[in-house]
Amino acid sequence: MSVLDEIIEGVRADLAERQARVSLDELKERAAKAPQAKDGAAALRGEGVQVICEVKRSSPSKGALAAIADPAGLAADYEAGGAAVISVLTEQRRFGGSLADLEAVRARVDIPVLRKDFIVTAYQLWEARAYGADLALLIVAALDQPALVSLIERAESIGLTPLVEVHDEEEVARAVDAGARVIGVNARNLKTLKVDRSTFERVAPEIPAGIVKVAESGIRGPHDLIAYANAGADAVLVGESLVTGRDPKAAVADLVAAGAHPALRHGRD
Ligand SMILES: O=C(O)c1ccccc1NCC(=O)[C@H](O)[C@H](O)COP(=O)(O)O
Repeated sequence: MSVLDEIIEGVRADLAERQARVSLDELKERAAKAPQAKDGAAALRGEGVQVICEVKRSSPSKGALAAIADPAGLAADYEAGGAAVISVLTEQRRFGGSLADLEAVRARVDIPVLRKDFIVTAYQLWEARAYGADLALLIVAALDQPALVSLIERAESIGLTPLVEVHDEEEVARAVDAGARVIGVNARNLKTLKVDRSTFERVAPEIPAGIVKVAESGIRGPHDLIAYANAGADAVLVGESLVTGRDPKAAVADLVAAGAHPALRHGRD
């Protein structure tokens, strides 16, 4: 069984418990009372390279990263540093996250919030909206094509912007066929968990103009952002280096300043 399969097995078990406690109708009622969804795609299309900052306690590849007792406080620091979007990992078993983290972050920041999880059912999209998310991650490798198409449509219909994650050229074709407007290329191989930053420059040219291109994983600082920008990234998604650093607000500000450099504007659509 692959790491992704193992993660999804746990996600499905936790999901079954939540579904037994909270009906879909209850979730929909809660979603109706949530703040109106913000336009996640527009936030990522801003001038320069946008920075998505992640609340990430632990990971399958690295184990414990940071305790993060106050996820909303961390998100507020990210926002003050200039983040365009906050990513909240809500998977519990491997990443130490929760829907409570998502709710707390949503209540504190004004910028769009991404639910980063292993979404395999529409119920999880309703959860995302009910707890205040504006975007939701859909991982192509975790979904067959009919499920991917259906989840993208459902996400859009309830106001969520799907960030559709790919790892290779074949998955880009699937994401585009399914109607993705925002595609994230994750440099972390889900079989080996190794990060290969060259993945983005290999795969991104397959993404048609007009679709927002996000480079995910392995960004240690401004030099990695600049490399991804030169390969065509509109945005980068950063987790580990921010949660393990000493000053997340300053680290985000450094990334944002690098992303705003006029020299990076050439060659991006
Ligand atoms: O981070 C992991 O080990 C991991 C393993 C298996 C599936 C997903 C995983 N991470 C999720 C992410 O995509 C990253 O948290 C995100 O791109 C940020 O990456 P980084 O800046 O390298 O923490």
